[in-house]
Amino acid sequence: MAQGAPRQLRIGIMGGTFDPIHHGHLVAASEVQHAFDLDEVIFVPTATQPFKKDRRVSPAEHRYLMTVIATASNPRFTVSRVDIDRGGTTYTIDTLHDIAAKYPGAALYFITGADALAQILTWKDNEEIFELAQLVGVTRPGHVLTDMGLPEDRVSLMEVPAMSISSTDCRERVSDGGPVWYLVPDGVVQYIRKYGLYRRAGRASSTTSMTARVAREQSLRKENEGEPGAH
Ligand SMILES: Nc1ncnc2c1ncn2[C@@H]1O[C@H](COP(=O)(O)OP(=O)(O)OP(=O)(O)O)[C@@H](O)[C@H]1O
Ligand SMILES: O=C(O)c1ccc[n+]([C@@H]2O[C@H](COP(=O)([O-])O)[C@@H](O)[C@H]2O)c1
Repeated sequence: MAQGAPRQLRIGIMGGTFDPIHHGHLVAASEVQHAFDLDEVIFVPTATQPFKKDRRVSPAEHRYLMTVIATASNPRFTVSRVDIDRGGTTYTIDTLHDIAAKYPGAALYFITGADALAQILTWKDNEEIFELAQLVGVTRPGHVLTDMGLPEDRVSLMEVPAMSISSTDCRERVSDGGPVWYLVPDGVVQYIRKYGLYRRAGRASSTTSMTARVAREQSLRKENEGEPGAH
């Protein structure tokens, strides 16, 4: 029996600073994967995002590892180092060229939130971006999702469950000693804690202050028992 032509591979690409990756990113990618029947969604952490050059951004390796941790349990999710390894300013046109070279003949779907989509006409070589990939813009609380001024046949808009989460808010919460549980995956909460990311200088994490307190109490106890305490 004659076999039909093999189905064209469909690859989703979710570029982001991911400082840190949160459930807004993951829900957006999962919804688009399902709706477009994507074989894979590749998360691509940036090196230097062109519009975030004057911001303090965590080292790329931390952002990469948090992205790996957050996506590890989903068999359709992978993480690419193309932007980090190319280094310098991350332009999406370069990301698309690199991914296209790795998946010749695949249909590419670049996933963006409404905020990023609204800026896309200011991105480098944006006309070529639309040639290389279908753009999938997803809803994001606080932003209007529109394809006005964009090539209709190359942009799809999609409503996804509203996740009022931003990396900025996650960083501020950690810096203020607040929780990020359930805003980011558990492994990412633990990674942030382990490496002391986003902590305001001078603010010890609760683990550190607890350890210091226990050490102080042990030292006092030893002194009371006549042993020289460790200082
Ligand atoms: N809550 C969300 N819902 C839908 N899309 C989102 C959400 N958060 C981020 N995105 C999209 O994910 C991509 C990467 O976003 P990014 O890593 O900059 O996160 P961010 O939360 O916007 O970060 P920051 O607050 O540091 O600017 C962008 O296309 C962005 O629009
Ligand atoms: O190519 C550009 O000119 C360009 C300008 C701004 C943002 N981008 C890309 O948009 C994606 C989302 O960026 P961000 O900062 O919202 O995480 C990420 O992959 C960036 O490299 C790309």
